[in-house]
Amino acid sequence: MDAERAKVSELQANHSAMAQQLAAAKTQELAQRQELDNVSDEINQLRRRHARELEDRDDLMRKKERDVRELKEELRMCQDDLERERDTVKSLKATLSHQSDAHVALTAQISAFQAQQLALQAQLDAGSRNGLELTMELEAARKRIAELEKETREAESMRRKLHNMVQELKGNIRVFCRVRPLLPSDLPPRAKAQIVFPDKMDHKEIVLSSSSESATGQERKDEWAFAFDRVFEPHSSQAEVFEDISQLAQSCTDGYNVCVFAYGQTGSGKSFTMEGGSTDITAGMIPRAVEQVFRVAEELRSKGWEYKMEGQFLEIYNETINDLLGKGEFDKKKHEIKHDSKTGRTTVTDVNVVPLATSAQVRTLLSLAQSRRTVAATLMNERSSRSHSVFTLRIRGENTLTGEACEGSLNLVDLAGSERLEKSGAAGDKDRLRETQNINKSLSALGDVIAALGEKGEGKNDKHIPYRNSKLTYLLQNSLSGNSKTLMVLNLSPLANHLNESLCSLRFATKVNNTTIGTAKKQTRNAGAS
Ligand SMILES: Nc1ncnc2c1ncn2[C@@H]1O[C@H](COP(=O)(O)OP(=O)(O)OP(=O)(O)O)[C@@H](O)[C@H]1O
Repeated sequence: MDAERAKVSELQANHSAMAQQLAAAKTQELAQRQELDNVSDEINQLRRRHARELEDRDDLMRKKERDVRELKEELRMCQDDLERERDTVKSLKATLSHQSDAHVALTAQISAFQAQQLALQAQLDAGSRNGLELTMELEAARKRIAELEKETREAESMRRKLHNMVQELKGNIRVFCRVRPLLPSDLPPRAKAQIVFPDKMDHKEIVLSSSSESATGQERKDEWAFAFDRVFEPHSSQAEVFEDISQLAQSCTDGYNVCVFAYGQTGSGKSFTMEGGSTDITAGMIPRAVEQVFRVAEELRSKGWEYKMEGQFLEIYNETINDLLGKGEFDKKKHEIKHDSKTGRTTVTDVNVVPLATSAQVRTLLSLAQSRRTVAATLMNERSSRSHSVFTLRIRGENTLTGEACEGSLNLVDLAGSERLEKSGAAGDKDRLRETQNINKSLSALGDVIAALGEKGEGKNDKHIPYRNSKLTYLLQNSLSGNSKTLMVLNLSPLANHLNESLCSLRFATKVNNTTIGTAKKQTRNAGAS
């Protein structure tokens, strides 16, 4: 029993130990369970975190893939850019190589310029050393120029005085005689007159002759010799005739009044002499004189002279004045001649006075006058032969340096045909008779005025000058008297059947040629007649 009790006790002891162990094991199990829960929580958490991380990584992966795609696109674009840049670089390289060639050339040029600059600098240095000397020399030269300019002005005044003296010594009235050449229209049956020019040195003589049979059958030879300031043979050119007139034309820029008349019978060459043809060679005295005046005025500009010119062109037909530059009908308007005794200026009422700046303008003006005359000529035959035309160029000059002033005029007159009454065939025609009487009246008035001026010049100071006897002389009153210079160009026909007319003209011209205006005496031989 005891053994049993001991056994029961032992069993109880075991049981209690085992119960304790069980409780301990339970506690341990609880703790382990707790721990297991904790671990599984932790695992869950880890799982969740892992899943999140996986998601994040997938996102990242996708993003990376997108980035890769974008980068690839960028790379392609960059490659394209690169290709383009390569091309650019290639062309830039070519340009560069070209530029570098140019650069080399420029560098060489720059070096050359630098060398030049150095040389110039050296010269400049040398020059500036001489600068002071040069400034002094320049100052001296300036003074000399001023002196020379003064001397030139004085010389110009002296030239004017001497020019006038020469003109006076040559005579204030001069006569030239010009025989026109035979024209194809003159050829047979018209015979050539016997005209010779014996003075081959000075060209001052002309001799006309004619042979006829007397009633007794004897041959009779008549000879008429005349001398003038200059005789021009038929072959003389317009330029040769002008050579002797040019000095005279120049006088008007010095303040003188100049008159040039063309006198002679119809068809003797007056218009050819005064107006001439349309070419430079055939241009007559009017365009040449005007050009000369403009040329001289231009030359005198450097000596301080400023000139103003104006022109008028009149026609005197049957003692009536017409304006060749006007617009109205001929012979309708009444024009009056006015003389201003204070200024010595002559004006004609209601006529066009055109300011002239160039000689070309004068040519236009002449052709305008010519066309007006041509129109009028259709109304009345040969009007230009039966009227006087007077071209006037007025010149006013002022010297801005010396304060001098002068005023002159150049009158170029184409006179009406001088044929006698019976020759003109006018006797039976009333209008023609009136025309011829008027022409004769004005031409003889011109002769009388010139003769009276001559007598006055020879001391008869109270001599009356009959300017008012014709429109022509009244118009030219101020240009014929006093400080004026007159030239008459006597035009002659070379034809035998014009001999008597030629002799009349030569006698008229001789009367003019023997005249002296003012104090100067002419240095020509006396003209003779048969
Ligand atoms: N020196 C010359 N050389 C060449 N031809 C000339 C010369 N002189 C005149 N003539 C010619 O003679 C002709 C008559 O000349 P012009 O008309 O000049 O005479 P005119 O005296 O003016 O006559 P009108 O009184 O009828 O006007 C014209 O054909 C002209 O061309």
